[in-house]
Amino acid sequence: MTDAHTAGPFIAAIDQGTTSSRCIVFDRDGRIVSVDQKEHEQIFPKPGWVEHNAIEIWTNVQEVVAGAIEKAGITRDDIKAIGITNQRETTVLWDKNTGEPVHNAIVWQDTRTDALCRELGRNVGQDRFRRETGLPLASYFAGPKARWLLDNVEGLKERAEAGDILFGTMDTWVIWNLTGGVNGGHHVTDVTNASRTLLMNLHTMQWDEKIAESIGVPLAMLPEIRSSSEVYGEITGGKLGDLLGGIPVASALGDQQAALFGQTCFSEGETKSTYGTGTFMVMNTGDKIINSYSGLLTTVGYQIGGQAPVYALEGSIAITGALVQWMRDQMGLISTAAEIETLALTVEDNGGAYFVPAFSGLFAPYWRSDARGVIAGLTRYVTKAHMARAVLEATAWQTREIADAMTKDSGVELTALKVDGGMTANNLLMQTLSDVLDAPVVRPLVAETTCLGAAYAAGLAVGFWNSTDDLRANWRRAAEWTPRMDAAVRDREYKNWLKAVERTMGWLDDDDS
Ligand SMILES: Nc1ncnc2c1ncn2[C@@H]1O[C@H](COP(=O)(O)OP(=O)(O)O)[C@@H](O)[C@H]1O
Ligand SMILES: O=P(O)(O)OC[C@H](O)CO
Repeated sequence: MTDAHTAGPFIAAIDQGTTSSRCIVFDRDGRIVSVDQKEHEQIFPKPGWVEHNAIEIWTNVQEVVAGAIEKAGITRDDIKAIGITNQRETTVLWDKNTGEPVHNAIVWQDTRTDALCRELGRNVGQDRFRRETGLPLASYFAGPKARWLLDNVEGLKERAEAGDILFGTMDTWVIWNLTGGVNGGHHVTDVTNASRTLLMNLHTMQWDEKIAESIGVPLAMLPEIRSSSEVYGEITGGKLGDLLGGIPVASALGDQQAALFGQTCFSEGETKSTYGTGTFMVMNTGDKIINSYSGLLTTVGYQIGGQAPVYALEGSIAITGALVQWMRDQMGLISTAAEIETLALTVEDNGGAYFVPAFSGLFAPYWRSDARGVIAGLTRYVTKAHMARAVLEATAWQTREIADAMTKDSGVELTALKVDGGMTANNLLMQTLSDVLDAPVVRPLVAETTCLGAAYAAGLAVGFWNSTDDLRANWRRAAEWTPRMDAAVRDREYKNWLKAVERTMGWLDDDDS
């Protein structure tokens, strides 16, 4: 409920994430007024495949928006704009005449396009994709997922060629539905989401015709690419039409870029790392497109209206919080995510065990789709508590590898890391992270920086906030962890971690699909 400290008006933000959709209402100081959240089903049809039901997601989005508005005790007139942030790369194709998805959405972690990517690499060459799109050719990205759907859903290619099928990442799907769906919904995406498709040229900020043709995705299916902070349309569609009709839909940012924005990393060199299902470290590189030689991605950080785009370097880790979920749901070793910390604290160390969760291959800095998960160093001494330690350490060491790559590519030493996301509730993990990075780790007061970034970008678009300086003034430190680990221990543990990583590689053969 609102109180004297949170007087309106407000901005709402939707975060359509990998595990859940949530809506948060913020006040002008960037404080949370209300939150509503709902998990959706994770569908695993085969090893390495991960799908979501896009209709379930749209239903949940409507419910959480209505829920957050109700919990805040406010009405349409109190909300000045709504922003969207989303899990990136997850791909849905739908019929523009019926609004029906043609298949479940293929999630970013899904590896079914490995073989297709290898084939594209042989035919077109890796370098061309890196040069034009900033990305390595990998199953992570959206373009090959769209091509897989066109090849595997009967009759789809013909329907796409006839102009009846629309492509979207989850920002596009949600905005199209929010702004009217089959009754004139806006088919748009923003530069940050488009930069994750392998289809957008980083230099022109437009779809690259030749690359789209080589991947086999018709341009007619693709949404219009817009900035991250502008009015795309108004809420008119679905159940929300009655509740919030007329509210401007005024931002879209991939969730990791939204977190960069929410952490107010507006200056070149500023870096944040978000700990959710996966972990994503992003550094603002200003107007520079830095080509990575160390396995990072070159991507778009954000673009505010007609201003020049701001670029970024990103280290993407596929599995961090998802490993905790796996320990809970698949292994049954804990009953809540938070229990991983309680269990880990019952022992002093990892007992010699190292867990490399290469469940979707290895992302940055390796980009090895042939890798699979490994637990190394097992002896009869190892207990489930040591495993819990190894699970948390896996997140910390994966971050360390990305931080090293970032320093190499940018020349900028990491002096402190701003963190956010669900896993930052884990104090042991945050201390371990500071220990392995040998740098302070800082968490802001509003840990929901992803939603906050989307709210900020929407608020800027409608004049709710005037400038990024207004936003910086809202950032407040809540907690900080400083390194305590002995350097010799750190070096030994890092060496062991790297040996374990080595053992994940080459598990899949070239002809494994
Ligand atoms: N106390 C905790 N310790 C470790 N991991 C946690 C904790 N709480 C949540 N998580 C993990 O964080 C993830 C959820 O974080 P969130 O930021 O909501 O993710 P996403 O945005 O990817 O859906 C889950 O994978 C969960 O396992
Ligand atoms: O939903 P999250 O927070 O796990 O983020 C997913 C990323 O956007 C994938 O690139």
